[in-house]
Amino acid sequence: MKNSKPMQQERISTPIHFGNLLRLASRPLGWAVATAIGSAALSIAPFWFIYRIAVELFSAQPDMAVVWQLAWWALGLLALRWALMAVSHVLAHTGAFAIQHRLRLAMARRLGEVPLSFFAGRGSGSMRRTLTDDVNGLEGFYAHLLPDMVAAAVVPLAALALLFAADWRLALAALVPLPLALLAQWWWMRGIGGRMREWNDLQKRIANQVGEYVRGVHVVKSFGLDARSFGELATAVRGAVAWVEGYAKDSSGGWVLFTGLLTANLITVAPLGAWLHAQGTLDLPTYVLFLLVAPTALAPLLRLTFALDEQFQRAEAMGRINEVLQAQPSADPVGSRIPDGALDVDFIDLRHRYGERLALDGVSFRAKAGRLTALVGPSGSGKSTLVRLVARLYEFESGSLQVGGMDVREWPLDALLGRLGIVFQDVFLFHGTVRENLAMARPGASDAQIETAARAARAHDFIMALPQGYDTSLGDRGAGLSGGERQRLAIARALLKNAPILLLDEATASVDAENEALIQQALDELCRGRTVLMIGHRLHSVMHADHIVVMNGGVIAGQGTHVELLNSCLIYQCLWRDHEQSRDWSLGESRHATPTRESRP
Ligand SMILES: Nc1ncnc2c1ncn2[C@@H]1O[C@H](COP(=O)(O)OP(=O)(O)OP(=O)(O)O)[C@@H](O)[C@H]1O
Repeated sequence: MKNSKPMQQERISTPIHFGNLLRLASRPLGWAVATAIGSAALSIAPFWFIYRIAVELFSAQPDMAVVWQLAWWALGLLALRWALMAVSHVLAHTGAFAIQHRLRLAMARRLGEVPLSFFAGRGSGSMRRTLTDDVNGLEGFYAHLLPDMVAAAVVPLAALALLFAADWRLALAALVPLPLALLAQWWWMRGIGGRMREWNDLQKRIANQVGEYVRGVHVVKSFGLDARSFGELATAVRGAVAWVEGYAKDSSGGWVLFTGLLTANLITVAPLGAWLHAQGTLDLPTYVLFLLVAPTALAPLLRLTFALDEQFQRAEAMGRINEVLQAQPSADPVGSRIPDGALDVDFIDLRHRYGERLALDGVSFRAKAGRLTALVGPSGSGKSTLVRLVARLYEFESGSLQVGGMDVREWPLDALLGRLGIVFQDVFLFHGTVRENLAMARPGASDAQIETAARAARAHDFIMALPQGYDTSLGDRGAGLSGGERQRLAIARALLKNAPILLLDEATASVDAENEALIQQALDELCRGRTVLMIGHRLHSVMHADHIVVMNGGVIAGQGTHVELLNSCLIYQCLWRDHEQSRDWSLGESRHATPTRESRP
């Protein structure tokens, strides 16, 4: 298994099922099955030698040399059986992990290609569960069930062949409980498919709710609540408990009957064998052979049944994995001529819906190359949607969105994203050092380039104050950094990427005055010479923009410069008035309060 295999090779023909996945690790799994067959067959062989020993010992003149020879054979074959079993175990696990590895890479690749709308309506918990638990669950099939199935087929066949060769009457008697056991199993397992689906839905709900609970644990705590009182989670857990109780109650009768019958063929074999022996038609060694082998003949079926129970859950998991692998990626045309040089961004009669909700309704404007275009408007007016559509996070419904004169749907996605620098409010930082987090914007960037970008983003000083400077590990999502510091890292990344178009969600609202000033300096540095589309939450930071687009309810309410809009656009006048009032209010407040780090200008 080579972990370094490039991602583009991780194409897997879909839909996947347990059979075609075998091809991903055919060699180790093929050998695992072969050695499992050998091991299963050898589990019966020692009984043959014990039988031969019994024949020898019950003869008129037992030859102890022959007895010892047979005993050594029995022991040798037993040792070989265990060795083959160990080899099979290792190979089956190797194959199973190779399949999981390939599947995860293929899924990760596909998730990177699908539009964000794929994730809408799917909780992050359930997506995580598919990538981790569902894929983990497949291991059980290849590493355990496959060898178990082999044993379940080979052991009874080998045992029955031996028994029929020894005495067909007793062999038939050993089979009597089998049809009854199968009948009990059918009774016990009826409707199991529906039940397992119910169980999986419950698990999915619990996973989603646990995810939500963990994300919102600080809020839950602030209300003095705990997991038991976290509504949906508590309901889902209670549902799971009720499911387990119901399942145990309904299935226990059939289960006991099935397991009892499968291991109970001595009930028929022992008395019949004793009677045949008394009649003089069955010798003692053969009787001993039946007493030893008959109980083991059907036992592997029991293990298989346990495993099949889990298989229902795996089949459900396979469905969810297929859903990811078969998700429709954003269309990526080939052979288009990619525009270069200065890139205008044109929105032409653009409409977009989230499900039923119309978010943009015929929006047209141009964000000119090398200029700063600001988007303002009340909350929910469609500003973020416009920016997300440029990055093709969603597919729009109609109209056109052009970058450099070419519709974004004509752009190869990689090429388009390569020309976009993105600084959103929710800065994504991963586990890793500061340096690694910055270098993701330009893989292979030198230390000097990283430091230059960090200096320009006014991030160098706080980075150097961290315990290991650029080599300090950032915790989950950059835990330990303030909102303003995370913002400046995002700006440093964008500087390092040096993309001609910048999508910016102004996010200074939640930071203190000192951070705000630093972020503003960093942004000025970043915006220079680029096509900037910026969502402005506070008007004083966008009033000097080259062009301002005022959004309201998914349509444009006005566009122009600050002065033009003040004279012509009612919504802008209202926004400006509110903004001025809130500034007066906050200045008034600050006159009465001692300034703190968190005080706003
Ligand atoms: N992922 C989504 N699923 C469904 N509806 C959405 C989604 N994102 C946004 N919307 C809806 O689309 C409309 C426009 O939202 P958008 O986020 O673009 O507004 P906005 O102007 O950026 O708001 P804000 O300033 O509060 O961020 C709103 O009605 C919003 O509720």
